[in-house]
Amino acid sequence: ATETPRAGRSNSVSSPPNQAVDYAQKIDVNPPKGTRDFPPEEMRLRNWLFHNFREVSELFGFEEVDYPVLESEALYIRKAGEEIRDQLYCFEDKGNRRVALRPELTPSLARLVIQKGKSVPLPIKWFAIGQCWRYERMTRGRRREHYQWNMDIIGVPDVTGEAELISSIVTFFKRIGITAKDVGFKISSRKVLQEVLSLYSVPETSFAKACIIIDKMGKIPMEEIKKELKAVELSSDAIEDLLQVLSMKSLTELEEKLGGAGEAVRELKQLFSLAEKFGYSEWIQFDASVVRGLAYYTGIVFEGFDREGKLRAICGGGRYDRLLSTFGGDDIPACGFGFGDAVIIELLKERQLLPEVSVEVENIVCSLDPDLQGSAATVATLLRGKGQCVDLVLENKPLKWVFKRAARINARRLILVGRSEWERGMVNVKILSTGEQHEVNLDDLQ
Ligand SMILES: CC(=O)Nc1cnc2ccccc2c1
Repeated sequence: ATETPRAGRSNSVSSPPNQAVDYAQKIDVNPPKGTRDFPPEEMRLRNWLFHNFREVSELFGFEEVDYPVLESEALYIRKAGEEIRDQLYCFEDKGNRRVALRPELTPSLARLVIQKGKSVPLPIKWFAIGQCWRYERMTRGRRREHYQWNMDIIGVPDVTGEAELISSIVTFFKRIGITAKDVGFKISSRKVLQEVLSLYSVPETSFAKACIIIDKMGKIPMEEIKKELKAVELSSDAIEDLLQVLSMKSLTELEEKLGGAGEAVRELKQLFSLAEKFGYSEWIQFDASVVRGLAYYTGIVFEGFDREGKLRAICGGGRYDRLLSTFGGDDIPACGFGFGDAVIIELLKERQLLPEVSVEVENIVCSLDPDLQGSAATVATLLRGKGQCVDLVLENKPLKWVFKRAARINARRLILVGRSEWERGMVNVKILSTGEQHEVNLDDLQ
C-alpha cells in the first residue's frame, strides 16, 4: 500500500459540502516568477548552509541581527548608476510611502547602527542572513530573490577589519570542504582608482560613477566602457591611465606606478602581510580590476571567485567608510561582505561536495488496534519527553503501509503498540536495520 494517494483537486461542482471557499478555477501552484519554494529536501540543504554561516560568524565573535525585508526606498536611492538601483523592487504602499524590498542588507545595518547611536559600543561585529530582492525583466530568467550572509565590522579604520572578514570566509570555505585550489580572492582598493584620478582634475561625484562603470569590465565591450567613462567627465588621458593600472596584477607594478607613499599601496601591503599571519596567503591575490558594483565602497574591495572561471562571483565585500555619514550618522569607518546562497551551491555541485542531508527520525510509533490509538499517543509522548524524535502514525493503517513510511522517513525503530503486549505493560520494539525485535516494558523504554 502506498501512502495516501493525493486525490486530484475537485472543482466547485463536485467538491464535498465542507469545502470552505469556492474555487472557480485552480490557482497557480508555482511561486511568483523568479522566486523559489523550499520543500523539505531543499530546506535541509539551505539549513545546512545557514548553519555553517552561523557557526563561522559565532566562531569570530559576531552577533546575529536582522531587519525588515521591507525598507524605505530612500535607503537605496544612490545616483551612481548601479544595477541594484535599476532593479529595485519598490512600490508605494497604502500610506503613500515609497518602500522597497531590500536588495542588500548593508543599508539596513547602517540605519540600525545610527538608530542605536552611542548605546552600542564600538567596534560592532554583526552578522545577518537575509532574503534580498530585485525586480528585473524575466527576459534574463534570473532569480528575483536570494539569501545573503553578511558580516560587518563597524568602528575599525584599519585593514585588520578586512583581514578578519576574509579570514572568516576562508574558515567557512574550509568547513564545507572548499580549498584554495577551488577558490581564491581577488583583492584591490578603490584608493587605487582614487589616486589615479587625482592625477587628473576629475569631479568628486565622478569617482563612484567611474567605479560602477569599471565594474562592468568583462561584461560589456571596452568601447562602451570608455564611452561611459567619457560621459562622467574623464579625459581620454585619465581613461588610458586608468585602464592601464586596472590591468595590473602585482603590487610591485602598482607601486612603480603610484609610488609607495600613497594609502592604496600601503593598505594593500598591510593586508597581504596580515594574510600571512592569518595563514590564508595562498587564497588571495592582488587584482586591480576588482572594484565591485556598489557605490559606497571607499577602500579595500575583494571578491571570492572559482578558479575554474565557470561561475559568477561567490561573495564580495570591502570598506565603506562614508556610508553612515551619508545617512546623516557620524563618520564611522566600516567594512563588510555579502555571500549569496546560489553560486556556492552551484560550486558545491560542480565539486561533488554537496552534503548528504537525509531526513532522520528515531522512532515511528503505531498501534495495530484502533482502540489503542490513544496508547500509541501515550508512548509517543513518553519518548518525546525523553528528547526522542517520534513520527506517530495518526490513523489506523495496515502494517505494510507503516513499514513503507518507516523506510521513507529513515526511522531507526518501529514501536508497535499491540493489545496483548499493552495489557502486560509492554510494547514491541523492532530495529528496522536488522529486523531484530523484542518486547520492552514501557518504563524501560528509552
Ligand atoms: C545568482 C543569484 O541568484 N543572484 C541573485 C539573485 N537574486 C538577487 C536579489 C537581489 C539582489 C541580488 C540578487 C542576486
